[in-house]
Amino acid sequence: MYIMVVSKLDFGEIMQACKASYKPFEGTVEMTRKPASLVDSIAAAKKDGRRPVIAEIKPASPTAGAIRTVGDPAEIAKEYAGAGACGVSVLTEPKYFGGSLANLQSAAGISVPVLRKDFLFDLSQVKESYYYGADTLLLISSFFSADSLAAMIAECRRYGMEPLVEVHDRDDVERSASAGATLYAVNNRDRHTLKVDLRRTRDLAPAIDGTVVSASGVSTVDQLKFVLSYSDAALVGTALMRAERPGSALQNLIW
Ligand SMILES: O=P(O)(O)OC[C@@H](O)[C@@H](O)c1c[nH]c2ccccc12
Repeated sequence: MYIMVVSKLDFGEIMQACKASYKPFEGTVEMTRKPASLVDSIAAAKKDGRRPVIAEIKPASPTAGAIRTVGDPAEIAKEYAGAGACGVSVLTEPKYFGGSLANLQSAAGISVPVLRKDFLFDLSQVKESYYYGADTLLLISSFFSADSLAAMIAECRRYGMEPLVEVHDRDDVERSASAGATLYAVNNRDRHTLKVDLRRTRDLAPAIDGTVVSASGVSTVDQLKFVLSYSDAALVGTALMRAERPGSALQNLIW
């Protein structure tokens, strides 16, 4: 008798799909733009009494399905910046998150750093991110060896970007540290079950030497205060994208 295991969608499967549909970026890039620093922007927010929040443009997700139709990403990005965001994160993964490089390009160039959020794995995607206006990008630590992560980080720095390295457990933290990461995202969402637990920030942040962003699952001021008592900034997506007015919802969180 065979028992059939129905596979659940997890980060590994999303990455596999991204690799399968990958087309290497072949554009030419002149390195004339100096990306803005997310770390500096987090520090500036703290200094003038804003809760440091990176606000995300996320049209859909594997757990929530369709979240919001993003007509004009530039408009939302400006709203976020105007509300006091210390950064704007833009999903570019199309299949599961409804994102695009066009969204990134349209949101880029605002007054705060813009983060490219995707399942990246290839060195050429660093250049691509720079080309489309990103100030920095997300690297999910568990998909890399220490060596390949170090190579990605070095490539980011060549473009003047300090990548946000996502960690889920202590192994990730160790591997990322030995690869030289300085800016970390603790994802409160489990990469296998996709369930959120904010206590992950509490448990993992003390093991990290660097700037820590707590990502996922924050929707109330109390939750934000909880994660910020262990981290330097929080990354909020769904709660803002679901709000009637994302900018006002963000303002209520920040001040
Ligand atoms: O919508 P939320 O729960 O506020 O989460 C935002 C962000 O943390 C989440 O989009 C995210 C964190 N790490 C990722 C990696 C890939 C794609 C998406 C993510």
